[in-house]
Amino acid sequence: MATGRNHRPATTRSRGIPEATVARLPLYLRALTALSERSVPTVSSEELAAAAGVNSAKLRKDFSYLGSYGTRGVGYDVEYLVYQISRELGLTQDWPVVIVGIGNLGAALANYGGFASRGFRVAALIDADPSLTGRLVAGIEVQHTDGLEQIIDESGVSIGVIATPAGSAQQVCDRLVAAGITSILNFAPTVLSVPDGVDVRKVDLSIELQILAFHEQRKAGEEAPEEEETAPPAAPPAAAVSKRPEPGSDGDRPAVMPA
Ligand SMILES: NC(=O)c1ccc[n+]([C@@H]2O[C@H](COP(=O)([O-])OP(=O)(O)OC[C@H]3O[C@@H](n4cnc5c(N)ncnc54)[C@H](O)[C@@H]3O)[C@@H](O)[C@H]2O)c1
Repeated sequence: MATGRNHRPATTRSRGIPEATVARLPLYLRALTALSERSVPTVSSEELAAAAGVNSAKLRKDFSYLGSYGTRGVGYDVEYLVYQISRELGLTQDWPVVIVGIGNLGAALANYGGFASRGFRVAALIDADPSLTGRLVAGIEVQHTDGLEQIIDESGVSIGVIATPAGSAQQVCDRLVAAGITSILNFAPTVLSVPDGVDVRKVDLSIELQILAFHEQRKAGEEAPEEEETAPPAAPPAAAVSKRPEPGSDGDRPAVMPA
């Protein structure tokens, strides 16, 4: 039996829960919250797995890391699981968030009500454009980047969201880290380098679209009538070709979607 260290899944620093399990916890939580809103008291692992889009054996394994095994014939207690997963994800406390770069995306994020309802309170909005300073976005005053360190210090923020053009993202990241931020959500299409102890999550909708384009292309290939197989190969769809700019270039546009 393979018990060597190399076969162990990557785990979180705190309680040895595999990272892959942590990544699925928000999916379970979203499905459970929907059940809770419909006042559903219990749910079977199969039902919950289907609602979360996860294999049920994987779900049971994931929940075993939380010490939650459900009751045979009854299933899992929805409210208790919501509490357990929220606690595990650190959502039973308020997480103040700073958004840097209040353009189209930053303003949309600031206005998104779903953050606050999940415990992420937008505590500060920062932008380098002086014409935005003092402007109200989602009821919060935009502040200038000159005061970034002081704003972070005073607002007790622990999570930074970067929504600046790619060319500014590393510099913004460096300042956030120097100011004490240890978790960054990066929307800019560039790879950030950070010191040990700082977690970066990257969101890139264009990558998701490229993956969908890949599947669409495969589906089209599977459905194509036989005679088409002899036709000359078509030019690859635009989304399959990486147009992503090199980090440091002026590219602040995702490969597929206009920024
Ligand atoms: N991840 C995704 O799926 C996704 C989707 C859309 C856009 N984006 C990216 O998000 C970023 C923002 O897009 P947008 O459409 O909102 O752009 P935008 O031009 O509307 O907004 C960018 C804002 O950043 C500010 N800014 C520039 N340099 C700064 C700095 N050093 N410090 C603080 N603020 C600074 C600008 O003043 C501007 O207000 C871009 O990098 C874009 O490519 C990502």
